[in-house]
Amino acid sequence: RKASARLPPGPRPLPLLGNIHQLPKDHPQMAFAEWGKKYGGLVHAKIFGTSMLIINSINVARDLMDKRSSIYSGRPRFAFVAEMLGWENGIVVTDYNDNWRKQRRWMVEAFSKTALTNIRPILRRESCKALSSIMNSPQSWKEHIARYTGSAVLEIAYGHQATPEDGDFFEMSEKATVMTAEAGSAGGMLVDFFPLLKYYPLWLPGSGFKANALKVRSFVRKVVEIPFNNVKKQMAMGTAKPSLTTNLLEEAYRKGTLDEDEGDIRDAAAGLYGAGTETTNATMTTFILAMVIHQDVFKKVQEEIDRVVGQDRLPDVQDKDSLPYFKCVFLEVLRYLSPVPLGIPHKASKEDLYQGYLIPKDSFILGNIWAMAHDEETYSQPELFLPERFLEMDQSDGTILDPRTYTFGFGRRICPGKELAEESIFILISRIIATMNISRAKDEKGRDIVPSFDITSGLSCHPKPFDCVITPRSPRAIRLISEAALSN
Ligand code: HEM
Repeated sequence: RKASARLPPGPRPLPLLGNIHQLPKDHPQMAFAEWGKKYGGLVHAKIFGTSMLIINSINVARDLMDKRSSIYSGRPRFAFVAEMLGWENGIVVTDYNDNWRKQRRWMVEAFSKTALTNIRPILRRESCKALSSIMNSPQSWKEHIARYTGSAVLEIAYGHQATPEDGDFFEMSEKATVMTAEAGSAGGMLVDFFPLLKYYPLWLPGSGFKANALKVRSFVRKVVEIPFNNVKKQMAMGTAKPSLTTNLLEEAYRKGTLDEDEGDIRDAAAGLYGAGTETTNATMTTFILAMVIHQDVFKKVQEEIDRVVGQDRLPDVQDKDSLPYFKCVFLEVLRYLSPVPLGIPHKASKEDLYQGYLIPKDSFILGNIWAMAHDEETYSQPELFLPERFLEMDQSDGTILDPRTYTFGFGRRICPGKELAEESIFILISRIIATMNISRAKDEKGRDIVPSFDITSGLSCHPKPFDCVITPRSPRAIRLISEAALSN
């Protein structure tokens, strides 16, 4: 059957180059979704000599990446992000092998239910700091949100409790992660498919991608090495605080595997920073943007928090299940943005046959999460931001697809930080909404500025800068924030 099988349908390739001329520079997820309308849930394209399979349908994604996960859990060679930008050997880019299995086990333990209980106090404390910073300098709200996420991941990974002196480190890591996310667009994809481009001379025209990669690389290497080396020094002096890194280094020392594991521990910890911060920040920034655009939704979700939590304390994890409308807004934010729109590519580690089509060995497999989130058959009027669509989800027992079932990827590679992401977003955003008013900025004539939903393009996406006004909603809220900041 394999001999007679055809490749899945897709746009016609040119000899040698394949479909490279049809690869859009920006927001490829949207163009790939259009291909899906023409060719179906599984689209084949060729980039140079390599097959790229774009999965636009949730059912195909489940059939291949969930049900046949022994074939579809590998990663292709990431010549751009791993080799050029310097995110080498970490769990995110490692192929499906023993090294990945080891790092994956570390991650699953790091974000188990028990571990999350230990992480909660960090999120509570850092969210109070963030609220206080937003209250004092609301124009920098985005930086305060990013600092919240960065501080939490830094403490989980390295046990380091962030101080104002860490500003330079955060700025550098923010640059490393944001630039990585943006750099992973079309140019990066080309290097992955044609790794020889790595050697493209800097003096030739069109070498901008390489110059940019070298700049990002210097930041990435510092983000990978500085906090890890600090932990090692602190361990030697006996002053290290417990963290993922100290636990793993101690375990490796006990087992006598320190030499072989040390590099993996360093890269796995750094991978958390790379994978966990930009995605979570993008979701929280989109939440704020959605509240600015849809002021009626903001009022409704604030009323719900007032009703359930009151105004004398901050919302906390135990309130999550009592806030069904907040949950709907969160799900709609995830769906609308799709923070990692094309997922992280998987690889077919051997030739396969699916619905009569041939899937060549070593094909790049892209799960088009954005297309699944914007599929008209799954969600009516997917172009509209309508949190109410998910009220139905609970009532009709799953007839509306929960975006959490695909936004975090598929199969054995599914995001290990998804519960942490959801919890950290809940804690900070619910607390902002409980204590602040989020409103529209005014133009010079006093009219509302309604921002549009413009997002960046890349491996992970976030909203482009927009105007808004965030202010404490009452003297009572100011008191609550100040007391919470002092007691944490
Ligand atoms: C809203 C926030 C987040 C989103 C949308 C997101 C999404 C994703 C996606 C789509 C993947 C690829 C899965 C696949 O290959 O099928 C992934 C992988 C990963 N994520 Fe997340 N993520 C988020 C937050 C986090 C957080 C907070 C952490 C940890 C601090 C994290 C750690 C990871 C790691 C380590 C991987 C690689 C897993 C592997 O290759 O085995 N993520 N994430």
